[in-house]
Amino acid sequence: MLQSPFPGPPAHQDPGIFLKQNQRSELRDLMPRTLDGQITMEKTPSYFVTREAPARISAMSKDTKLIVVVRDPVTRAISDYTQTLSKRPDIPTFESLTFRNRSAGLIDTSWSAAKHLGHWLRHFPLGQMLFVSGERLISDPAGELGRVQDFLGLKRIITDKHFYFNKTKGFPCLKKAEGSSKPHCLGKTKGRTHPEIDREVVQRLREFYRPFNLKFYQMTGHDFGWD
Ligand SMILES: Nc1ncnc2c1ncn2[C@@H]1O[C@H](COP(=O)(O)OS(=O)(=O)O)[C@@H](OP(=O)(O)O)[C@H]1O
Repeated sequence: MLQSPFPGPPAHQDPGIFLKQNQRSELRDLMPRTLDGQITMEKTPSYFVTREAPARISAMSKDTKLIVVVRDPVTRAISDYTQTLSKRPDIPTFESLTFRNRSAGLIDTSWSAAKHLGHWLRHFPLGQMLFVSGERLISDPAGELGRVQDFLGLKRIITDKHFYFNKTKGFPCLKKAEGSSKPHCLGKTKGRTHPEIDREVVQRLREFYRPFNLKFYQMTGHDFGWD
């Protein structure tokens, strides 16, 4: 799942490593050991915005490498809204949810990427974190996965030749799924059509996020080109 740098409250909390002590030891017993030459990976989008996550993950292993997939916060917000709308068609419009009080022009500022990243940087050096661009995962999946493979110290096995662009879906797909000779695209929930949002609202959101984006670029040392 792609994690927005400026997500709202996570739609679903994955318990992940946030387990009680006895559950943790059960999990340890259930999890196969990582053998030499193997890498254990775990993905939970809500970790990025969970206050306790950096300290707990660092206590588990200081050497953990962290990969964060980020995306233009405005598109991310609309994508999140689209997902909620698909489950609860009766929710208010994006426009009315965006502003706490639209006439006063107040935007919900209770979260920001820079703030969350700051929490992580107290426990992990920046070099142990990789920020993957959600936009480039679509426009250049092999390039972005090349960065991931380098970051993990892996040989670049996944390259351009593994992908083709499916115009109908608007997404890259794998030419062959693992263990199969058939192409494989992401599921139905990826690449859903977003609702049309009032241009003025989008514009105001863009203006709102600009300074946060710049701060995020500075902190990560990477311009994601959202502005
Ligand atoms: N691999 C990959 N590459 C590019 N983009 C991706 C990828 N995986 C997920 N996405 C996009 O992320 C948005 C949220 O998807 P999620 O995976 O969180 O959906 S879900 O919560 O699991 O239903 C959703 O964005 P939109 O489709 O624009 O709404 C997904 O399409």
